[in-house]
Amino acid sequence: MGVPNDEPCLTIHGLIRDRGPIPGLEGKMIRVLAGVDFSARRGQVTALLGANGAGKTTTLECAQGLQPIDGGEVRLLGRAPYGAGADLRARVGVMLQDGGLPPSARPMALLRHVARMYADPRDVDSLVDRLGIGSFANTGIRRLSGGQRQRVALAAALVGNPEVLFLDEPSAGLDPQSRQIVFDLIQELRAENLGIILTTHLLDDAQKLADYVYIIDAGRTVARGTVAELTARTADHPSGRELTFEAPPGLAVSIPPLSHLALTEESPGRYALRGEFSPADLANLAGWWHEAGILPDSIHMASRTLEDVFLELSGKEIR
Ligand SMILES: Nc1ncnc2c1ncn2[C@@H]1O[C@H](COP(=O)(O)OP(=O)(O)OP(=O)(O)O)[C@@H](O)[C@H]1O
Repeated sequence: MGVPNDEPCLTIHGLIRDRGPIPGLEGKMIRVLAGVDFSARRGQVTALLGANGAGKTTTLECAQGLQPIDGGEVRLLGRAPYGAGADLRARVGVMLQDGGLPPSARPMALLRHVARMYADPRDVDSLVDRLGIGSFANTGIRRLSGGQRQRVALAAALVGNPEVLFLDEPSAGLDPQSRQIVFDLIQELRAENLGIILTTHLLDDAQKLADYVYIIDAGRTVARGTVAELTARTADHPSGRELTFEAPPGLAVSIPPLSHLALTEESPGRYALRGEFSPADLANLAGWWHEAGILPDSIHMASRTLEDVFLELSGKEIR
């Protein structure tokens, strides 16, 4: 039995969750989630973003059936997850931020043990190989670095061959090589039609990986859309584009034909040009590079980033 492929693998409507009684608040209850809407499809990465305390963890725990709900509706693979049996849990993989791994276990033995609990597990050796775990497969988990533990936690979440995968800050603590391995694997899993739900504070990760993004604030969904939709210029946000490029440091930052745009060297060798661009401006910029014999190491042009949108929606103050 399964959910048809075009049905969302997770839907959340108007989710309400109260916690308490809180001793510091005269034993009152607090409404942690006051109307979260969220939906994730197979073959997509759906990101859930929010500032500290916005309600991401609570939303995910309700979605995974780890907490009951006080209102609204949650369906995971077509079922209410709270109180659902082991058969639903077996179809869902969860990678927690702190790994949640037993410190005295060794990765290989742990993964083999977990694999034996599932009817149709993934091949442990190829997962170990794919995630570069081999060199520390027999080292106790308490002796592993944070990044090594992250990779073991991802392998443990995948070994049961889940249909839905929850990833909480999957690239936290990873060096650039490991981050790339994990990102590539996430893309492969998406191509295998898993529904992937990603929470992260790294908006760059979300921008790179997510097909669809939900932003929650103070326990409510405040924005949703593809990265392109969320960052598009709108009547409310007519802000100009930004072009960044990397080139040798210390270049003159005044280019007469581009004087209506602000060109700054933001850090040595990293330049930003902001304002209302016309195609002619790009031609003039390329002409300047040509005359100065500059071949930029990178060029990037974008309208608003996900980070800009996030800060607009959830405010700039720290929670
Ligand atoms: N068991 C609880 N009792 C009281 N308050 C709680 C409880 N669990 C969560 N909260 C409160 O609910 C709010 C949402 O918490 P939650 O952990 O879901 O946020 P989050 O978005 O995951 O935050 P972070 O990014 O910091 O992990 C916070 O204000 C938190 O203090």
